[in-house]
Amino acid sequence: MSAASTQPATAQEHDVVFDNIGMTFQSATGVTQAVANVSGAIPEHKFVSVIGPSGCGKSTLLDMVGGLLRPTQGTVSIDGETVTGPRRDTAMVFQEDSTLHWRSVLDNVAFGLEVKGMPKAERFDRARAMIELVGLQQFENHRPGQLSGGMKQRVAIARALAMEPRVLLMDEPFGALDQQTRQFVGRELLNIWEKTRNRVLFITHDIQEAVYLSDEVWVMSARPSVVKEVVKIDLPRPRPAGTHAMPRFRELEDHLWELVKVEAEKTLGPGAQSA
Ligand SMILES: Nc1ncnc2c1ncn2[C@@H]1O[C@H](COP(=O)(O)OP(=O)(O)OP(=O)(O)O)[C@@H](O)[C@H]1O
Repeated sequence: MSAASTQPATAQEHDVVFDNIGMTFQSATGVTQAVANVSGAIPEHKFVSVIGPSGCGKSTLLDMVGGLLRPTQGTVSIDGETVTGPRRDTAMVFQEDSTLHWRSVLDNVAFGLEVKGMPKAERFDRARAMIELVGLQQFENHRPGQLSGGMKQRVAIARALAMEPRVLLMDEPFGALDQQTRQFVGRELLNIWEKTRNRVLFITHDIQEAVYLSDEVWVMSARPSVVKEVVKIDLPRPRPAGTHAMPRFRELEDHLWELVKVEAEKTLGPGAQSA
């Protein structure tokens, strides 16, 4: 596999840097070492996906970058600053519907800007631009209850992008969507990202999705997890819909399946299919 390297890129000042981080949870039910020793970096303008067996620590890794969890070992830094809590230049999108049901789409997308104290006219201008970017301009006065699951996720993405984050963290953002909607919103995310090019850390169980979207896919081992391999996705950009049919796409997908299968079998036993 010529495009694969075994470790993430060497850290630069403007990267998101993982310096030997680990996370051990202590709870009433015992001690769980979720993440062991992860080092590496998300370089500027790069889209990195993380895959690995269920329960290996993918969300834990993302929460440490988002400042929701403090590593019990090592540090995460963004642009040279250690992450000690949620940051204004970092936005998160989760699998669950996080829209505010009593607010219109416009008010949802403008919410973070309102909290930041941006004047009304300015925040609505920016929110409308983001709503257009995700193709919901006909729905800005609708409430989330009037939207489909895919549309609600597009609202969540627009809200995150409105903050102009330097780092976008996405934890299975399309996990609750049907396959067709998932592919549609994925393509849309890629179109938007081509314009913004912020650093993205994207957690997914879907290997095809990871290959299609990413510059690098990090494969995590079974718990306590380390980055087992970094696979560079050397497919040209932009990536039109037919990208999935390219022989190189299939090759990368097969390679990732093999890597994940070995780790899933350690967790679930032989024959495991879960990513
Ligand atoms: N707050 C917590 N307290 C104790 N253990 C936790 C806590 N959060 C996560 N864990 C444990 O840490 C491990 C990693 O969990 P995490 O949610 O990061 O995995 P994941 O790879 O994202 O899982 P999945 O793919 O199933 O969503 C699991 O064994 C989980 O039970």
